[in-house]
Amino acid sequence: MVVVGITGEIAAGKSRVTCELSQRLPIALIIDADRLAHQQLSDPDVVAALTRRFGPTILTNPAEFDPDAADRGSSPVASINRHALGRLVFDDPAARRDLETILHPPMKRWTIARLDELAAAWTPGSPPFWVLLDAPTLFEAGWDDLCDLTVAVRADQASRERRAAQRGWSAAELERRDRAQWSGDRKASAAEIVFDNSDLGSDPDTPSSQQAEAAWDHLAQTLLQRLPHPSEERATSP
Ligand SMILES: CC(C)(COP(=O)(O)OP(=O)(O)OC[C@H]1O[C@@H](n2cnc3c(N)ncnc32)[C@H](O)[C@@H]1O)[C@@H](O)C(=O)NCCC(=O)NCCS
Ligand SMILES: Nc1ncnc2c1ncn2[C@@H]1O[C@H](COP(=O)(O)OP(=O)(O)OP(=O)(O)O)[C@@H](O)[C@H]1O
Repeated sequence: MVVVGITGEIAAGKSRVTCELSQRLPIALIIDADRLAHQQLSDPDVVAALTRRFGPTILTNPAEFDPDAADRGSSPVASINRHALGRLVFDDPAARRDLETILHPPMKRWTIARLDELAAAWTPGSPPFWVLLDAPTLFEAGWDDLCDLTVAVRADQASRERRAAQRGWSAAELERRDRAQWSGDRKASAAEIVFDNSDLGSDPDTPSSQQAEAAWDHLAQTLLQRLPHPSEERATSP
């Protein structure tokens, strides 16, 4: 099993690159840290801890929140309003740290358990498989210690702004979230492989989609060349 951490700035195209790689590597599984965070946000203990810290304005239906529901083993009816929580944490480093203190440990535990499960399922002699860990804050959260290889996906500012706009984010919203993360340069210097995923199309004779496909092919080949010898396959953790 080879675990590849895929990180980069917002809207650099991490998820797209992860998906393209998964189609080019023989066997690849994706762990998406953003999705993992969203799943945690519906855990009753997490809902209770976040509401204690941030107050009921982060809930979709504050009136129905029962703070003792988790203790009784039932699910709180209320759920987290991600937009409201995002408004509180992206401008406030202390609030963000508190959110991460609540969310990151269960996210990392889940990931380690999943990696152990996958490593245990692999039998010597069978083809190697890849786990692509798509995590925007891979280095900031210290998840790179789970990875055999790290890739920083980069894209120029114009590409990122265009993509963010398609998501309904202004350049100011993009900048606000950017400030909550390491810069693209810092991520690139920490990663073993840097991949430029800017919008293409400068060559008038080649459609941009063909250029992008070729770039993704090349990245997959680079990863395949890094495949460890079978004897170096990672062992299941004790
Ligand atoms: C704050 C939350 C509720 C906002 O939800 P929302 O739906 O608006 O955004 P979404 O989750 O889709 O994230 C969009 C992007 O924001 C950036 N981002 C999210 N969390 C963080 C964070 N803690 N620090 C820096 N950037 C972050 C990432 O680049 C991410 O791709 C949510 O992002 C969250 O729970 N974050 C904490 C978990 C976390 O650290 N996730 C990053 C994965 S390692
Ligand atoms: N090389 C590319 N050419 C054109 N469009 C691209 C390219 N890479 C990604 N995109 C598009 O840009 C948008 C943002 O990409 P993606 O969601 O993969 O970014 P991300 O880095 O995972 O973002 P976030 O950190 O905010 O979750 C998507 O619509 C995606 O399809």
